[in-house]
Amino acid sequence: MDIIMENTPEMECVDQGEALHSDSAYGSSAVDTDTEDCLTPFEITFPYNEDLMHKTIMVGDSGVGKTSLLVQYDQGKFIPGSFSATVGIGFTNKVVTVDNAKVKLQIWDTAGQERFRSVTHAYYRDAQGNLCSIKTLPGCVCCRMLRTRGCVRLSAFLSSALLLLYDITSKSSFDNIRAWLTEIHEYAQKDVVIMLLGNKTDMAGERVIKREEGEKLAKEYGVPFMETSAKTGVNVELAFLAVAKELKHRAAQQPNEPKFQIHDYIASEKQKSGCCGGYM
Ligand SMILES: Nc1nc2c(ncn2[C@@H]2O[C@H](COP(=O)(O)OP(=O)(O)OP(=O)(O)O)[C@@H](O)[C@H]2O)c(=O)[nH]1
Repeated sequence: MDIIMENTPEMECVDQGEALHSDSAYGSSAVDTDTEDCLTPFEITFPYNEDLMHKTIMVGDSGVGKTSLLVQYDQGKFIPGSFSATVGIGFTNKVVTVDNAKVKLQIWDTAGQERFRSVTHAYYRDAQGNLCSIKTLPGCVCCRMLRTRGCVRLSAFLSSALLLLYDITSKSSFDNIRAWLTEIHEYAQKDVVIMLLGNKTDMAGERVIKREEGEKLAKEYGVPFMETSAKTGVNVELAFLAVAKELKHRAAQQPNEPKFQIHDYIASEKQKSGCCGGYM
């Protein structure tokens, strides 16, 4: 990855004339040259760069099923009671095809136990650095991976994700979601894609958190929501696909391309499958 080392004052925010040259690899783009501020996200257009690695972190209380969900997604299997509590942190690389583009997810399984929390915090913070090697300026970045010149706002392409899980049979894991969200807002980058997942839907007889409660909480925080089962695989693939689509759309913008609406996407996929549970 390229690292831009220089920090010349004129690079701070945007030298608009430099922002996108017609001789750049991807041609010119409509840029408001009167704007003094950084380019706002999506004022420029750029293709998706398949070299990007999107960090996706699984968080939630111990025992909600983070490891099981990842294993189900990665290997398509569930081994009941097979996992001891995760110690520390580990990752799995996955490639998801979205609109013919390869979206690379690096999915981190974290330990839900309180005593490992400081480790998890460090990974929230690190998530943004993984996308491209950047020279950060106040509120802006310069990034050659996007093949643009000049700076764009950080939020234009800093796309990483957090999957926040609770267990529908555990009230405490649900009650702790607010604390998790507070923590996420404190430690994670602002534009992280967050999805709330109510896991273990196969355990219907032991359910203590209604689907509607999950939906309501997700709505309150403006995050997409679905219910999953790491055991049966229900919605597991869809959860990661929806995240990959959102990440891709945040990291690239084609002319005339409508903004991807993750909530609508989840709802429509839900309708298609005619399945049960729990989308916003
Ligand atoms: N029935 C059922 N059991 C599940 C499901 N997901 C996980 N489990 C079980 O719940 C227990 C905890 O699952 P883990 O995947 O280890 O949970 P975790 O969130 O990774 O836990 P920590 O590593 O401690 O943070 C295990 O016994 C799993 O087999 C599910 O969807 N359905």
